[in-house]
Amino acid sequence: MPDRTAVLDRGCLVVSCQAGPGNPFNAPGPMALMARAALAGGAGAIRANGAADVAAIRAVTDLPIIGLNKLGDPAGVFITPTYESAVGIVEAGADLIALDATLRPRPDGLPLELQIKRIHEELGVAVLADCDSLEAGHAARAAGADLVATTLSGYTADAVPDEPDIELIRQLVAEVDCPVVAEGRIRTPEDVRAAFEAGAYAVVVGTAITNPMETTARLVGSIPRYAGANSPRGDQLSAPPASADRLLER
Ligand SMILES: CC(=O)N[C@H](C=O)[C@@H](O)[C@H](O)[C@H](O)COP(=O)(O)O
Repeated sequence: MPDRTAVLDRGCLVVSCQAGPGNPFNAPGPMALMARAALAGGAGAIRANGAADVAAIRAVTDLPIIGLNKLGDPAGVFITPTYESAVGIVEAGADLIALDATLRPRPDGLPLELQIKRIHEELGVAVLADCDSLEAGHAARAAGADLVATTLSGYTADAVPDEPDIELIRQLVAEVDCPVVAEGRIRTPEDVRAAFEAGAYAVVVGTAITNPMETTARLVGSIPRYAGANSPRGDQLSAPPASADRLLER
């Protein structure tokens, strides 16, 4: 199996520049500005969603872009769920493709292995498998993934935890023979250090850097009169949090 992982530097911070519906930054221009700010701050790569955002970010940097395409039902497999959904992302300039590698049923009913094989052979880029468990990490590697990530840990169960899943990073590093990328709810320098100490090859941070709406909501939520009014789901927020609405009304 050829080593395609060299495209991403070991030990780098990857900044995820994504804004979902309802987020005022949901447009390619603002995402390219976010990427420029992240790169000026020392990010080694960018993670971005959709061909338009990837193209806008490609226009401002030569550094690696991990591209993905969120499509379909957010409650199911929706990060680059099919081979076809990856094509435009690579054409837009992505160097790697991130895709959902959970063990849930895939929307096209085709095996993950086939999707990865086609991305390798027809698009010529590496695949980062977004996993939610050790079992999914093993399966993704067996299916040909070049790197595995903890991206979806906590998002396939009922309640999303508050902390990053450092234990899953440790387990994947111990058992899966490819680079392990730490991703999901990493917010502080301590989190970043813990992820690298657990053996992460690279660390991805999104919400804490590129989602001012979430950061605001989190801080507003710490004010006793607004406590409990927010849903800390980062760029998954489909509308401004209740507390932000209330602040706007004032
Ligand atoms: C679960 C899911 O859909 N994760 C997405 C994957 O692309 C993004 O919404 C996250 O922002 C990204 O993984 C970075 O994580 P965090 O924003 O927690 O730093």
